[in-house]
Amino acid sequence: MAAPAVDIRHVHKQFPSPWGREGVYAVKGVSLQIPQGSVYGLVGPNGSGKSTIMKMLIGLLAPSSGECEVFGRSATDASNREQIGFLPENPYFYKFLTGEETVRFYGKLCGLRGRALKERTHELLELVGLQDAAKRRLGGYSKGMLQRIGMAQALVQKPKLIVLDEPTAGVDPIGSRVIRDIVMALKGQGMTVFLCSHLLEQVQEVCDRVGILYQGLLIAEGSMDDLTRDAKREEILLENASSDLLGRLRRVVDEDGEARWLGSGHPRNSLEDVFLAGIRSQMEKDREDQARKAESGK
Ligand SMILES: Nc1ncnc2c1ncn2[C@@H]1O[C@H](COP(=O)(O)OP(=O)(O)OP(=O)(O)O)[C@@H](O)[C@H]1O
Repeated sequence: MAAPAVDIRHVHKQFPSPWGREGVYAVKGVSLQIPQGSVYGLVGPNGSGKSTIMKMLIGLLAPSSGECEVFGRSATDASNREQIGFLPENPYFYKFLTGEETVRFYGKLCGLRGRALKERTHELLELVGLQDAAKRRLGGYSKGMLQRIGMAQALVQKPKLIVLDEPTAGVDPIGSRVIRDIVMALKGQGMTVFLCSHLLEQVQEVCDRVGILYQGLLIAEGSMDDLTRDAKREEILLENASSDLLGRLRRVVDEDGEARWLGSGHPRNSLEDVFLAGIRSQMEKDREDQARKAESGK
């Protein structure tokens, strides 16, 4: 079996405090593994240690104790850098550069030149859906567009692991969905993705495994299926069920004596689905109106 992309073993991180006071204990004995090619989500309240773990993985911070390995090598080993892409929580970009210039800039920093640089820039702008905005300055980009440029910069050197600290923070549901689609596309290309987010529904949708942090402790960890399955309950989903059929089913359950009928009803769509469907149909209508106007103006 291939070595895990990330192997964190019994990691502690304490930040020293000035004036001899006790430091901040940000990470307390965390162990977790991320299989290659999977998407791992780290969730937890503010200040639970998510960013600290990410920074240790990319070698920005050293653990106080324990091991942090990426593709079998210590995370502090500088030779790892090429294999890891990172999108920080609050990325800073030069506002006067265009999207294209920004990606080219980071490409150059990673040693790309000439045709390879041009092709990679084009490829990345396409991947993050910013081809049409490539010539616009970042000063005029929305938060969602900036996050997507951040992802492009993190991917420029074709890393095997990408670490995303709150990739959808402050981004609207449509922008979040675009970012989610990019994460799924990266997974499809065999890349390992490590992300943290406060948007639990999204984490549930894209991640294969998840870790829950609380005050530096990993309080739950495992595959999404295992963690979210309610093994005590069964769910039956029917289509076109008449009230007569439901009545008969209910009587069968009541006669069983062991099982309990907890309820039936119509499944609900998520608010996000309703929101996206509404916006999409409005956008479609606007597009049709514009096309009609353009047609009549001819
Ligand atoms: N450089 C630092 N020096 C001192 N304390 C720090 C430092 N970086 C983080 N901390 C502390 O470590 C703890 C964990 O912080 P961290 O940023 O890792 O949490 P987080 O889960 O990413 O939070 P958020 O969801 O708000 O981004 C916090 O108490 C924070 O104040």
